[in-house]
Amino acid sequence: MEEGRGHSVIVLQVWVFTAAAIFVGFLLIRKLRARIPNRLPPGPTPWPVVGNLLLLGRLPHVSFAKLAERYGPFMSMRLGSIDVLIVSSAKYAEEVLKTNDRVWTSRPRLSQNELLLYGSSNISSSPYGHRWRYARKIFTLELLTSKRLADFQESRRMIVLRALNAMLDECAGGRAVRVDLVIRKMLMTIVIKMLMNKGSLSARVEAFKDSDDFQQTIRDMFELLGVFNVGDYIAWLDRFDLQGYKRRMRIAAQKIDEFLQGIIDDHLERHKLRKQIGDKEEDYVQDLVDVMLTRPRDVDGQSLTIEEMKGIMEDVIFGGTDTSADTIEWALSELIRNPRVLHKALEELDSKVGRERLVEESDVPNLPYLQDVVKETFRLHPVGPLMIPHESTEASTIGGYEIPAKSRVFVNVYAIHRDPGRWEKPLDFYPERFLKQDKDLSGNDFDLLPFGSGRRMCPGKNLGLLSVQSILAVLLQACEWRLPGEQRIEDLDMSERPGLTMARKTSLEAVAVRRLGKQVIDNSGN
Ligand code: HEM
Repeated sequence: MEEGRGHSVIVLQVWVFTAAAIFVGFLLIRKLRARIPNRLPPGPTPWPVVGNLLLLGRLPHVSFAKLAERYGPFMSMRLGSIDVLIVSSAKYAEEVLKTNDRVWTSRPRLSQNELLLYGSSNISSSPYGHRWRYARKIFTLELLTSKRLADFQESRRMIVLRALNAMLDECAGGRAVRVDLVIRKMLMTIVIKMLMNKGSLSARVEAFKDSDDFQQTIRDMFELLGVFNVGDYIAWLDRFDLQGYKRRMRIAAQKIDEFLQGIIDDHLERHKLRKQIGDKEEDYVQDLVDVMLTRPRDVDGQSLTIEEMKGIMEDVIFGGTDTSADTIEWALSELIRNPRVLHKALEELDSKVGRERLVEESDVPNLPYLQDVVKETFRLHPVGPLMIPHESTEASTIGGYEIPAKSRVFVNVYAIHRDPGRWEKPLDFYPERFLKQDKDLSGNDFDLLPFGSGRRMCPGKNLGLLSVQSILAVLLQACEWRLPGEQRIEDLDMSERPGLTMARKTSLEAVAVRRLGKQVIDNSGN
């Protein structure tokens, strides 16, 4: 009996001890877990092999924005075998692009960068390192300087005037034009002029530049630069090229290379001829290719390789055309849909510039309402809705999460620009909001980032902004815009199509009716 009771006491003691040990262990683990941050932020559970790839819809920025409503403004996803982070708030954008800017300055390896952009030899896709720093320095300090932008001001004006006159002639009699084609052609002519000021010596280059094949190649390049190639996320599928993207990339790359090489050969030939005849051409405005080819080696012996030069020419062509063209098309669409805003913009133009002369680039600083219309367009329709993906060069901690090196981040500018916590009635097109909330576009306000922020911020911002504001001003002042046939403004489709830049799904078609006298426009060319 005594022995039995002794046994029960021992069993009880073991139970109590075990329970106490489990309890203490639980408390310890809880405490430890509180101290050790989670490795990655929350996100949808990935499937084997594909991860969360199937959650990406036609417009990845919209899919990410919807998922962020559930998982929060800092979310992780697995695309194939790659962990990606999605930032959907100004607070986390600041953490990545400012607080941890040094860590998040690289770019991931993607097939389009390898195949279309000379193995990432251009600025926008180059990984972080001394070649990127070098090329970017030349781009900002020697190529796109304020002086050079001023040198090409007259050329820009003539190109815009010519396109405006052609469009007005085409619309005479009430015919509608595809506004996107008009603006794209205008901007392409401007950037080609900056690369090839004297035109080409080679008939082949000239013919290709003006051909439909060139337009098609450029359109293909834009589409291909923006695609999600499955092989970049599921490595073993890469060799099968299931979507056929890589095959198309190789074809487009070969055509564009012939064109760019043609421009370079042309310049070299011209420089040789000039040397032979000892021509100084003092009044000649050097184009960007002249500057790259004739700049002396740096003191440390560095210079741009031919591949890097061609990469930079691609940066100018792709950065300088669709980004601005899409923004202008969105702005015009919003203004047609919002007669109140259009009326105010026209009132400003009439009172500050009048109707006796065509508006000029130098008028833009005196047109604050027009500037706010452009800001509001960038807010609702950022043409780089996910910017360009950044990659981390080392491990970092963001929001308490430990993010390993070589992680990829998409900053969802589209979601940030529509965040109801930051913007009142975020879906309304209301430029007056900037009277209350002053925002600049230099990457200091993290709720408005159309050009990005930090070390990778767009180096073509000044040219982009100048083009958008001045061309929009001309199109508004010189033309009254009408929708064709019976189309009502409520019927204007404002949906987006996928691609490198976020363009309208359906092109804006409209009739441009003269608002200024023919004489006024013609005299502007003198
Ligand atoms: C409305 C006009 C434009 C918009 C909205 C725009 C927007 C952007 C955005 C969002 C980025 C990515 C920033 C990042 O990843 O952090 C970018 C990068 C870049 N843009 Fe633009 N851009 C415009 C015009 C231009 C122009 C005119 C050029 C050149 C002529 C240009 C050249 C570049 C280059 C080279 C980069 C890559 C920078 C780097 O990776 O270091 N952009 N742009």
